[in-house]
Amino acid sequence: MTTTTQETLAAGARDLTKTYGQGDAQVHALRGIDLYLPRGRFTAIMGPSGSGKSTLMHCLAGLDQASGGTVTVAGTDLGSLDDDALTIFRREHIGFVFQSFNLLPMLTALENIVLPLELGGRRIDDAARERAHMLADILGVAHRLGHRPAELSGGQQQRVAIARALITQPDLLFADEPTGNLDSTTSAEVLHHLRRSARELGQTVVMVTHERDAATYADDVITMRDGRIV
Ligand SMILES: Nc1ncnc2c1ncn2[C@@H]1O[C@H](COP(=O)(O)OP(=O)(O)OP(=O)(O)O)[C@@H](O)[C@H]1O
Repeated sequence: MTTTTQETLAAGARDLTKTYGQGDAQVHALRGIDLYLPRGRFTAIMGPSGSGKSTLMHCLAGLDQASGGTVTVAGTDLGSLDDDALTIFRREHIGFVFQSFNLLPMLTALENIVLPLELGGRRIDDAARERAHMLADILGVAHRLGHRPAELSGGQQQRVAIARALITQPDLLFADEPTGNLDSTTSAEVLHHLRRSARELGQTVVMVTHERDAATYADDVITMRDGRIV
């Protein structure tokens, strides 16, 4: 791989395989995936249930260990890291957004957004607060920062969750069915804001979705079937 490719590549996988179970119970969830995720692009992973979308995302994010092949994120081969190093790497380089927003109910939106910095042992200084406000602005929740999650709509909660995932400036943002709990109007808002994160912040976003409409917001769509990219 050339240096130029490394610089423009947020993450990649080579001949990635994942097998669950043994003998008759063996499932080949990934059967040799080659994937290149350029920086600053919004990629959707689609495919029928059981095609391997979640497994691929978990392997790319270092949440699950592949059976074979390599995953590289921001120039680091995840296979070269032990468990502790992988945990730290994930915290510093990867952001997650889930279907259920997972905000802490007793904290305000702003406190939720800066929480990953505190958990990472970083001081909440003016620069951090400024970034939190900038993200809230881009995600359209700047006017709700003093409110607790219960006082926000589902779409607002998900946009706060996206801001929280972006506060550490991760190399990769993974969104796992981010609109699964939202109605179509609110989904469209969230997807619009995910796309803005890619366009305006140069954020690399990878979204797993069942919904064809959701995938139309992405720059690239990867379709999986039976453990392969088709
Ligand atoms: N922990 C596990 N143990 C055994 N088999 C598993 C495990 N996790 C996933 N699988 C199997 O691996 C295959 C791929 O599963 P995966 O969850 O990646 O698919 P998916 O495309 O994300 O599906 P869905 O859209 O339903 O979430 C499926 O056959 C699934 O049953």
